[in-house]
Amino acid sequence: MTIPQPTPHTSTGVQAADFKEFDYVIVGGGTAGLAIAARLSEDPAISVGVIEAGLWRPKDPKINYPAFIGQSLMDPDYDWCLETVPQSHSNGRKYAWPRGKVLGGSSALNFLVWQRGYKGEFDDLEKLGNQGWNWDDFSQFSRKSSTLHQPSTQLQKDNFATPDPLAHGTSGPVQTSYSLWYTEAQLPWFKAMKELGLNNAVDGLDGNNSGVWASPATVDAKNHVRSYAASAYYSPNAHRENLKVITGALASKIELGSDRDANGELKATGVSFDVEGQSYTVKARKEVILSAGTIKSPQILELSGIGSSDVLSKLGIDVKVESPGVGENLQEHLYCASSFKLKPGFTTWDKMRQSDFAKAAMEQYHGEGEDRGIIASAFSGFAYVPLSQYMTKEEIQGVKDKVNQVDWSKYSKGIQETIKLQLDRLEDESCPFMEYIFAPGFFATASPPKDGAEYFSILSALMQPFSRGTIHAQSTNPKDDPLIDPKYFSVDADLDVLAKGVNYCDKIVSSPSLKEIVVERQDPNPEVYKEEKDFREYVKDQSVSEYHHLGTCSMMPKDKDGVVNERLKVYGVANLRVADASIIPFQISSHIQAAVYAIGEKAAHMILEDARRA
Ligand SMILES: Cc1cc2nc3c(=O)[nH]c(=O)nc-3n(C[C@H](O)[C@H](O)[C@H](O)COP(=O)(O)OP(=O)(O)OC[C@H]3O[C@@H](n4cnc5c(N)ncnc54)[C@H](O)[C@@H]3O)c2cc1C
Repeated sequence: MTIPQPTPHTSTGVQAADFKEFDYVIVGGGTAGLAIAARLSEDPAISVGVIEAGLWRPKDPKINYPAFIGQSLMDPDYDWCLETVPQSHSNGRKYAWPRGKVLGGSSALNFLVWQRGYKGEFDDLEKLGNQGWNWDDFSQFSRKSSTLHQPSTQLQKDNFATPDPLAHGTSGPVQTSYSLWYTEAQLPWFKAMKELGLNNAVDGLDGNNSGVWASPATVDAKNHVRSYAASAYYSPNAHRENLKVITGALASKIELGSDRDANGELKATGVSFDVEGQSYTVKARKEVILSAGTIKSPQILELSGIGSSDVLSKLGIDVKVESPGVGENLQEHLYCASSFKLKPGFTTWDKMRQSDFAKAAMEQYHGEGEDRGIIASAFSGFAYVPLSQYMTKEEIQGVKDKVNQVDWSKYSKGIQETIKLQLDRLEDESCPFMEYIFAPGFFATASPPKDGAEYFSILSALMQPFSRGTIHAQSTNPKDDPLIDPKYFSVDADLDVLAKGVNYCDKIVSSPSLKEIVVERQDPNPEVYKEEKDFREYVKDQSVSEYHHLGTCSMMPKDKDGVVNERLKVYGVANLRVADASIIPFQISSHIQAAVYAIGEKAAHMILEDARRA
């Protein structure tokens, strides 16, 4: 299909020479960063400067059109195009780690899924020592960030779009809605999951996400385009005199003064950044907020002298604040796709490979009326299950045993506590360990789809990984990417949980409702992948990042090697906060953008509250 051409690069018009001093300087104009910038600049007396490495692309179809998800991945015009080091437990494979390098950050590239997770996971934040962080608090900020467009058609309701209005925001900037287009194969999938004993969770966003349900997406129902940080939080406020966003600017380090206050803390005075090879420094009168994401926030801290002396001394960086947790505790959801060929007569996203169909779909999308067809559609079928859905008691005990056999004494006190909290989740039947995404098309990675065939895929995703990895700077040059080592499957129990979860897809597809519409499993190839040990190999070779990296600037008490406290303040620096996905100390059973927007909203709230108290 011919993709309409993107508009030329667009900057916000702010020049480096004019970007000199603000009350608050935010590093990273992404998901959390723009939410904070918009909220702080609601007060015209507060000035806010945002430094963003990518460009502003407000009318770009690759970002805006829902069905074009994935088309900007690993394209340097949009993406940092990162990858992991070879993963020894995945047969030495490197994993691609796309990450938004554009105004709006990863919210401009993501797959639009809008979910929140299980309430017990948010209450665990408080159990870890982060006072004031729990489900009630989180859901309040999540509602503040978003507005749900209620489903209006019978087709939506038939496809399980039955939200509880009280669970959703009604006046927040991020617009969410349910798909208006569904493949005919989705309903049989829902039914099959119910045949296997799963409940229909009426609205998976109310904190009880176990079961099968339809998810909304970040698609603005008014104009059928992606709603993301740049369109929701920046564009409507771009006219504000007190908000300046500089694009194409790479932040290199946080400038720290040399004096310590009565608490022994340093003060951030500003941020150095680079535009087209020229270096500049912007001053921060009040605070610096680091929102560069899970990969770049720890790197920038390290380049500024905040981190573990072991890491910094190898790079020849002076240690200004010893903070051993920086870049540690990295966690990621991994998923593996299984694709099933459908009997003739179904319409799925696969049809978009046929030029006549794609042309007609584009005409419908650009037409008038509420339903803009397949191009306006997004993922909507989800099931979240506890381990008992597909593992016996003995097998679950095996998971516990394997986790307990790891020598956790090598890890920080905080990481040890997060592992304990995760082990407790095994006892909680309401806490999902596996996510099944219904994908209306071919998504497997091992072989290409066959011409003219229609498929659906089940993406099985590991929700509560026990493996912990690291991200650290590997040179003093801010242009060099940090070294990403998620140490996937270093805890073998993760491989068991995911491999058995993928294997369970056969059971799903053998349920009466699906059995009659499926021709065959294409991937994992049934000739090769038959037994449990085969599925372990499939997972090692074909698992993919779900792009939900977090944990590298974990919010935990200082004596647990946290990097920030519950006010998101960096230990050892009086006026520096981190607010992005990196502060979340453990995985949640969800896609995480809603959590990150809520972090942005809460960070702005706390910054203003602290300023009033000062
Ligand atoms: C491909 C993909 C698909 C995903 N799908 C979903 C989904 O469907 N649903 C969901 O809930 N979540 C999804 N996620 C995850 C979610 O989008 C991210 O977790 C979230 O957006 C991260 O927000 P953040 O604020 O932490 O970082 P980001 O939004 O990535 O923002 C960081 C910003 O900082 C900028 N930056 C970094 N370093 C510098 C520097 N040195 N100088 C200046 N600027 C810098 C970056 O360019 C970026 O704009 C997906 C993510 C990806 C990448």
